[in-house]
Amino acid sequence: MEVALCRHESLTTIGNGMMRMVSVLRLLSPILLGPNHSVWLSILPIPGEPCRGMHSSKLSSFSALIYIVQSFSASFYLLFLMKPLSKPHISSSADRVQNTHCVDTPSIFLQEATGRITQTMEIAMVCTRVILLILILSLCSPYKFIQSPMDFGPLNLLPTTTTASSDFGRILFHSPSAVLKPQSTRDISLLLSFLSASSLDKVTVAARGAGHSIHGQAQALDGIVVEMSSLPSAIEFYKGDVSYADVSGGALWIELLEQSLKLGLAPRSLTDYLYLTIGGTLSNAGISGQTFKHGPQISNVLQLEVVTGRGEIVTCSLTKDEELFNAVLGGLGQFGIITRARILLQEAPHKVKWVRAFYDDFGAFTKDQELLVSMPDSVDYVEGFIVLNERSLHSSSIAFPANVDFNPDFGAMSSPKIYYCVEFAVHVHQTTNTNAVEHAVRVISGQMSHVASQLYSVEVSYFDFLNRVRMEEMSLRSSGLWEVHHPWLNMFVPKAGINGFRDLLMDSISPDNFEGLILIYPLLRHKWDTNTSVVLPETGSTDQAMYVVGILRSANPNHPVDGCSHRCLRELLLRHRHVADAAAGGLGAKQYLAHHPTPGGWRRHFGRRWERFAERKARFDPQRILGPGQGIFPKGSNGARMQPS
Ligand SMILES: Cc1cc2nc3c(=O)[nH]c(=O)nc-3n(C[C@H](O)[C@H](O)[C@H](O)COP(=O)(O)OP(=O)(O)OC[C@H]3O[C@@H](n4cnc5c(N)ncnc54)[C@H](O)[C@@H]3O)c2cc1C
Repeated sequence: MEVALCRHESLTTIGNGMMRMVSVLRLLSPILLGPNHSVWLSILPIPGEPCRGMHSSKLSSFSALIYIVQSFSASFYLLFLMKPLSKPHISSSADRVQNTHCVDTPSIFLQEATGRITQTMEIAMVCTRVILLILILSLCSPYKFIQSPMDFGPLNLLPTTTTASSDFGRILFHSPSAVLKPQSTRDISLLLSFLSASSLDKVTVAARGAGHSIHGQAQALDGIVVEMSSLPSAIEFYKGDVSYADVSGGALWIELLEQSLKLGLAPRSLTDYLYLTIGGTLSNAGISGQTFKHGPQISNVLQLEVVTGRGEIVTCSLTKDEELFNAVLGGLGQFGIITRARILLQEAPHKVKWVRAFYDDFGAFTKDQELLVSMPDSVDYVEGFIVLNERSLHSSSIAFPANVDFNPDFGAMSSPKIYYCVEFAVHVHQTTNTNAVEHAVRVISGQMSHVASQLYSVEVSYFDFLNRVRMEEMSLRSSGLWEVHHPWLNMFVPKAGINGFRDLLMDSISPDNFEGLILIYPLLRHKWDTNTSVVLPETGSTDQAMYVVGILRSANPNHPVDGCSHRCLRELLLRHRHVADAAAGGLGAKQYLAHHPTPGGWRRHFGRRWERFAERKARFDPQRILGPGQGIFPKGSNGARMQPS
């Protein structure tokens, strides 16, 4: 295994490309050189040799350089030596006799040994050699090294792709050296075992789920990206008092939902958008309108199968290897790669009653949201968003199939007026009496303080409700607005700071030209396990509620009037940074799906939890191989963080 993996690591250097050529030359040398080929073999380096001898040392640039030079000279020397091979075809018998004393004319040996090779056979041999030479040269071309997949032993590392170096944010594009498409957990274990044992300082590994990160979190500059979607996606279900599904870390939540609905089940806690992977959201938290009731997705996992940074395959839970289980949940991909997860399921409702109410007052808006999350027995989902302009009113209605007759005055550019929308949902089970649901919604909304008559409700299938963002995606895709820059900022804000945060936010945006959505909704602290790696705001108060605010901005570089160039993108990112820093400093807010350009920023982000996080890293990924895209534990030059140019 060691040799095979040595070859994998070699993909990152040209010297190792040369190894490929040398391997081919060694392999073909008996045909090219005849019986005394072994003389020439001795001058060729042995492929894989530098790795074998480098357990504790490293593939330093110097040794790589020596190796390249050695390989080049040896290979070319060998190719030049082939010239005399054609001699016998044109030489006289006398020449041949003379040449028998010459040690560097191997085909003479060949001819003498065989003696009876006919002229036709010799021509055939020459042709074969020419073909083989062409083959060798084509294998040696740099183009070939970059373009062709390279199969080295048990793992098949592939050349990088544009997908592996990009994400939804379209802000950073860090190219890895190679991509692994694992066919099993063992493939990932093999890779990480080797890398951690070899102490190769520069090779890092990032698991890539659906690549819906914003700031290159699933990228690995010059490292290896593991495409989690390649893992077999079979889902196993258990239906009982406690129902659950065992699912691959690379599977999408939509796949799990579709399969479980066939059994009348569904995950208890989902994200708004379902084309995200199980491992990707569990590495963050996974939140949505159900979080106030069931907690984030990381609170709804019974067991994980993880490959640690050391390459160990561990099945962990709250009762077995608890430290690893807690570390990985919300662990930003730093401690291990989630290959399987056991996700809690509940009985799926048949439909939902989906309600939206509009507000012109922020205080009334948040008060009603807090009222709704205090009624978990009656309410199943609570979210909300800011209505900044006509466009945001229109785009938020794409998936909501009611005839919304809300035409507010958005004011002038100098004195804009903004509005808010609360949305909540009540599950409708097949056995539920429809009148009872109508009654429940009336009772709930009767306690709310929205703008008079601005409450709308619709009944939709449970699947359509959960998959609502897909409709928005399709609409954005059709107008070319999906694959644009996404300078997003998500913050957890303590309840006491939410008014201050709103002011800070409104000072930093112009409502009239904001493209995108600003989500605001409350979460309840006691639904979060503080032993996991997730970071929440620290407050001295006993307030259970805190808010998540998602500034989900789109910046279209191709817009004919407001096209957002690199400069504009940089400015938006700086503005978000200012909001994030001010909110963290003054209001005790913390970023969700955080991005910090320096390790110091990450330390401040973790606050008093930093030590535990760093200890977990030292324990489960001591070589700092995993999750380089987060920039928390940089190693060598690979850890350098780049800002968009
Ligand atoms: C349109 C859209 C809607 C979204 N809606 C929500 C939402 O409602 N709620 C919410 O909470 N989030 C939401 N997100 C954010 C989303 O949860 C995160 O970006 C998440 O990381 C995306 O998952 P992914 O599979 O794309 O992960 P990736 O972007 O591929 O990876 C994210 C991080 O997790 C690591 N990682 C990936 N897979 C694994 C694994 N198997 N094991 C260990 N580490 C791994 C990566 O290395 C990286 O550090 C949304 C994002 C988008 C683009």
